Amino acid sequence: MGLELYLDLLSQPCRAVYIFARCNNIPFEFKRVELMKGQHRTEEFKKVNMLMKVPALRDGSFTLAESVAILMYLARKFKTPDHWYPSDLQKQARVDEYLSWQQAHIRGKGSKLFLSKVLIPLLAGQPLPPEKVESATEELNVVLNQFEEKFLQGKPFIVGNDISLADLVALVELMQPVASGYDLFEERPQLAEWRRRVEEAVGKQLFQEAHEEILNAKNVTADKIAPELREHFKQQLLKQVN
Ligand SMILES: N[C@@H](CCC(=O)N[C@@H](CS)C(=O)NCC(=O)O)C(=O)O
Repeated sequence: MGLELYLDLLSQPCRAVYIFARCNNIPFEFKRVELMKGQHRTEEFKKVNMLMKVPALRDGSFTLAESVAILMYLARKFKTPDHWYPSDLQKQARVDEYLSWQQAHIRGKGSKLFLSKVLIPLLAGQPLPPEKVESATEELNVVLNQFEEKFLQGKPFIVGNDISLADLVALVELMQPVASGYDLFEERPQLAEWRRRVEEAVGKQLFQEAHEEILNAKNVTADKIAPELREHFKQQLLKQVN
């Protein structure tokens, strides 16, 4: 059995894994796990990832969860170009620094805005109060300022002149608020330039293909979500924005 990647491209960490594998010509079987249909909660998927989250990887009898671990596994196993996860001690530490920070910050706040503007209204049948959306937007802007000042500092990429896993992970997360209709790049020329460089480095076509579904998420209707899961999802997501 070859390498299998369990993915739903609506999910940011899945898109990072997908783009990384495709852009490095890593051979894999795309195993689609549709979150909206609850396919991540099946007994079959639990054998791959008992945490019931995507992305997940199976390589023979070896299974792995967590996008960062999966990206590093792929980088090491397929010996991808060094810039992705540099062997230089301090450059590597810069990538680690961003990947450690981003989970609660860019990921947390970007997701929160997407949930507040798209998924929760879809499940609840009505928009969230505007003050909730405003406060989620403000929280996102705090971490965007930190991202620009601490991590980018006007450099072409997070670790200087070359793209690394940190840039890819960051950009797929920032596309989530964009998909909710909040174009954060409009008012941030430094970020817009960085986005252009990251897209070019991975290939514009691949980047667009990976983001097609999420960029259409605003048009999804509630009937796409398995009826027995709607209430469960709603409660789970409300906890994340309250
Ligand atoms: N820290 C994990 C997060 C994975 C994650 O939260 N995946 C979401 C999609 S973005 C998921 O599978 N959610 C399903 C659920 O929580 O029920 C990673 O980086 O892989």
